[in-house]
Amino acid sequence: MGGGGLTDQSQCLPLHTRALPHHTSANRVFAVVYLCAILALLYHHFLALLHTTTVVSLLFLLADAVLAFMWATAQAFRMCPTQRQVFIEHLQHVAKESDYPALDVFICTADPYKEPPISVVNTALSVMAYDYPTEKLSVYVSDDGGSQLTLFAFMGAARFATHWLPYCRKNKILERCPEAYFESNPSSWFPEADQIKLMYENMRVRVETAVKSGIISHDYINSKQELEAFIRWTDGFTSQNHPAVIQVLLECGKDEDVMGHTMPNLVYVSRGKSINLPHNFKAGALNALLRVSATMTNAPVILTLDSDMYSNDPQTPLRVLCYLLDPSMDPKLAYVQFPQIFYAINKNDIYGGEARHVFQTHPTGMDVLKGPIYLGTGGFFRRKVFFGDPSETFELKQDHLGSKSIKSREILASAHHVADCNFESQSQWGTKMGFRYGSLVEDMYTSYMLQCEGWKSIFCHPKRPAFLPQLALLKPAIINLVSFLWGMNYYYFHILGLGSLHNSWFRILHVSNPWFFLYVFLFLGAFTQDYLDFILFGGTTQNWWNNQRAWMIRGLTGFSFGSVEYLLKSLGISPYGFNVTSKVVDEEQSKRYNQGEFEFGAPSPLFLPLATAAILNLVSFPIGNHTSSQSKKP
Ligand SMILES: O=c1ccn([C@@H]2O[C@H](COP(=O)(O)OP(=O)(O)O[C@H]3O[C@H](CO)[C@@H](O)[C@H](O)[C@H]3O)[C@@H](O)[C@H]2O)c(=O)[nH]1
Ligand SMILES: [Mn+2]
Repeated sequence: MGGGGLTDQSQCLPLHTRALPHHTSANRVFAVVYLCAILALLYHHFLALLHTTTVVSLLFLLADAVLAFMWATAQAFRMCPTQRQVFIEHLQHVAKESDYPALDVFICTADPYKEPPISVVNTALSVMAYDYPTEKLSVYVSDDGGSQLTLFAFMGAARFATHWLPYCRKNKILERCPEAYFESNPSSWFPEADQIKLMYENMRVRVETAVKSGIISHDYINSKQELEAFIRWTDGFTSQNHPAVIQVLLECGKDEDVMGHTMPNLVYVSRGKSINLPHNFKAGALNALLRVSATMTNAPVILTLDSDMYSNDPQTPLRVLCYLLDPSMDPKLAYVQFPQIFYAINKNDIYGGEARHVFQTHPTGMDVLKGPIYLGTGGFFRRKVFFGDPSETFELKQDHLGSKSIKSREILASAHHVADCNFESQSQWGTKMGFRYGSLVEDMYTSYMLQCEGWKSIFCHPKRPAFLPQLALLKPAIINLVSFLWGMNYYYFHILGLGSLHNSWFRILHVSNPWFFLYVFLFLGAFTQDYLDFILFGGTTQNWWNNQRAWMIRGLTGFSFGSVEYLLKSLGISPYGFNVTSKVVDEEQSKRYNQGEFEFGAPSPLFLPLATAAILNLVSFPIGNHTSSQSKKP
């Protein structure tokens, strides 16, 4: 495993270790027992079918076969889960700070009204303040909304950062997202804290006022250069149709913080768009950033983040280096994925929004197989994985960058060129290169394609969450199914949509039937195992219960709607689209949420199947009881 390196000492000091959780063998044994029970059940159905073929017996066989298949796919997660640990303190034996690879961070935003610019600014500030050599750090913001408001917000952020970064460094602040830091009411308050807080509040109010009024006050624009940036928003400029806008807001080696230390690069990018050309949503935005960053910094390591996610641990890139710089590491390692962990979830997680299975349990189970899927955010990639399979020797060309300023006319010209909406026409972007197109879940699809090429990944799940995303309230959890299958793990995600089918079958069988007890075993066994899994990952009973409820609701609503939507799209009946989730917090709604109240306020067709099923269950319960008590009479 880990270790190896420059000095003799490093031979015995591992950079990382991995272990099998204790309960794995119990899970394996249980899987065998459970498999036998399923086989017995299918055999029973089969016999029944030979005896008398009715529609009901056929349906039973079909339903249980689907269930059995779902069960089998879910077992892949349980066979060899992995718990990893890294040792940042051993990194010094392997590499000097000056040998660390450069890191380009990509942050995506798409709509200033659904994704408040101040929250994107917080995302950026939290990573700009990473404990990483500043001259090796660059942050690129992709604005698919093509909004002056976002650019304006980032101009303020660039100025605030010159105070925030040295403040964090000097006082060794752990919480480097300003909003989270000031909200947490830090116990140790430093002398400059009040002043910094005031600066932050001023910036926040300015940005929020601008978003509300739609007017950008020129009083807060400091330089002629900044003012000129807005000239590009001409009359015909819309979010769907405009030329590329790239603005370097901070340049490493030129811009300094208030202590005289250099700042990291901060670049605003709004790729060119045309209503006549597909823009391929987030995957398209990320690919534009891949190319723009290549003309400026071309860092060998890339981190992608969504606008609702912030860094919660400044040492995260060092954790990643424990894998990337390990000389004995598999050269096929493509990316290191961190879980999505939500903050501000109410105590019992009433909507089951935490999605522990998807973001924590499953990636842990996939880790040693070929690695976890890419979760769309919180993934550190090697740049080269986007340009070929592991056997190809990709050379990261750095010489064209030379010592030229990223603000030089030459570099800006090539950056604008590669961000143009026509650049990808007739190219391999999205098919062989970059993030892959053709699926709305570009994350899962891209990692699936990369793993097909032979790349691998690692799941890094430190105790202190590396990143925290905001939970979108009332988000219909529509899962769009991708049309390719990848081993059992990917099968599992594909048939998630079928989950809606299975819940009702159990209720049809009579207690008098001895096979009923097999059902009881299968049913309770699965639930108990799921429950134990949940508790082992730190959940509570109440959370688990709410999760089960949410799973039922999603099966009937999001998953089945998603499956229908996918079908319509595949047949070309409905168009392909992506709705950006709104991250705007409604005070009233969030108050109700924190009190644990269910929200039924939003009108949605999703409630139709839900209400129907509830009524049907309500009605069939007394009827079922009535008929079974009648049938017991001689
Ligand atoms: O045309 C677009 C659409 C979206 N986005 C960005 O994509 C991110 C994710 O969008 P969001 O509306 O938050 O979607 P979610 O459903 O919450 O996203 C989940 O699912 C997506 C698709 O699988 C993943 O990309 C995300 O990382 C994952 O959090 C956001 O930062 C958006 O700004 C763009 O940049 N351009
Ligand atoms: Mn999101």
